[in-house]
Amino acid sequence: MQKRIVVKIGSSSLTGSRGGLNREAIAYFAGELAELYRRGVQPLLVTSGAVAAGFRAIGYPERPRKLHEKQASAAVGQALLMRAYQEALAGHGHVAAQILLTRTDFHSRKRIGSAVMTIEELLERGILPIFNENDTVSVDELKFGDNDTLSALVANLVKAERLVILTDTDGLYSADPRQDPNAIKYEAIGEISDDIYRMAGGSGSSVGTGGMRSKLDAARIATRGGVPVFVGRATETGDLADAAEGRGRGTHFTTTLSSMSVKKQWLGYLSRPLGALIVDAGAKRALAEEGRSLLPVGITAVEGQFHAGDVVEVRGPGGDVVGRGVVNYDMEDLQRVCGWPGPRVLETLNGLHRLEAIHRDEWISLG
Ligand SMILES: Nc1ncnc2c1ncn2[C@@H]1O[C@H](COP(=O)(O)OP(=O)(O)O)[C@@H](O)[C@H]1O
Ligand SMILES: N[C@@H](CCC(=O)OP(=O)(O)O)C(=O)O
Repeated sequence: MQKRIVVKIGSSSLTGSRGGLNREAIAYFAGELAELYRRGVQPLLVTSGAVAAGFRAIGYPERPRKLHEKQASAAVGQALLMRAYQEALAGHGHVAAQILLTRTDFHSRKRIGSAVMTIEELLERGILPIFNENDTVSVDELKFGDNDTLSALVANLVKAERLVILTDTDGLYSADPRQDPNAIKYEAIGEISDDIYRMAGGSGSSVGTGGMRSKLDAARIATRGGVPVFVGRATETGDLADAAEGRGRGTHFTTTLSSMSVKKQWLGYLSRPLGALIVDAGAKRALAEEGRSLLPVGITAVEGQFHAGDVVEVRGPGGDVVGRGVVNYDMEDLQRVCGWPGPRVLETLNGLHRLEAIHRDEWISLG
């Protein structure tokens, strides 16, 4: 499999401060993406800019703040954005495909599995997948809030070599460099600690959304899935290729973790737990340290409404999150047998397929 590089380009790099789509920027990035192909790399693009590209065409004097106005602008702007990319890439002999996603797509293992199949087919045929959030249907509490998060989820899904997040600043500084000229730039970061988070503010441009904080969120998601991240600016020819190889002028977020299966990613970071199981110290140790499954005998309490096959959260005696897993019992049955030894569970619940409340293979530790 060729090296895959996910490139995220923010609104601040694609539009002027008055909001129109910067066609020169699109042409530049199309050339940089073509260079990645020439170097034998398979790029995937997550692009912002739909809202920024569309709001003037729809008649708003400045970037709207109301959700439905942003969504209307994106509905117009997305078409402008894709047309601009397709025309620019055609000049380099490449074809682009549009993939619009919302967070709820990632909650469904079936839907995201289908998206992965489509992405793999596009990559197989040398097509450039261009992702954006499906702004028209994503409502406030469901929005990624920014494409930084979306780019990290995509990078993990396709097991990218690296995630390159391009913005209008050359990396993470000790404070927003627009506000603090004495801010110091960080070249490389291992652990994204609370201290690091405290340095990151919101968007600095009139068209951006996520700011640096969302880029740290994205870096945390991607590195946790085994994908290193580069955050910086690309303005000169070759900048993107350098960034893709981890040499760019920006901040490099490193990771020692290996890539995670789509199933584990979904289980750990994309699913929505419908309930919680509180376990005793022995069961916590079995799950967190001994690589074993969770048996009803170790469960002290059951919360929420769920059915066999749903995802539940597991918490220790002190309320600490131990992990998540697919539960094999309906809530009512588990509430009835929690704390019971295996033989008593088996003789009480007829036709039980498996004794484990959560099997090891359907578990991810998060503690
Ligand atoms: N600690 C920081 N280091 C660097 N930039 C920061 C920091 N805190 C806030 N920012 C701001 O984040 C902006 C980049 O985020 P954003 O405006 O959302 O751009 P984009 O549209 O590329 O996502 C920078 O221009 C800067 O003003
Ligand atoms: N879907 C939105 C994404 C907004 C967004 O994340 O913007 P940014 O913080 O500039 O990457 C758009 O295309 O405008």
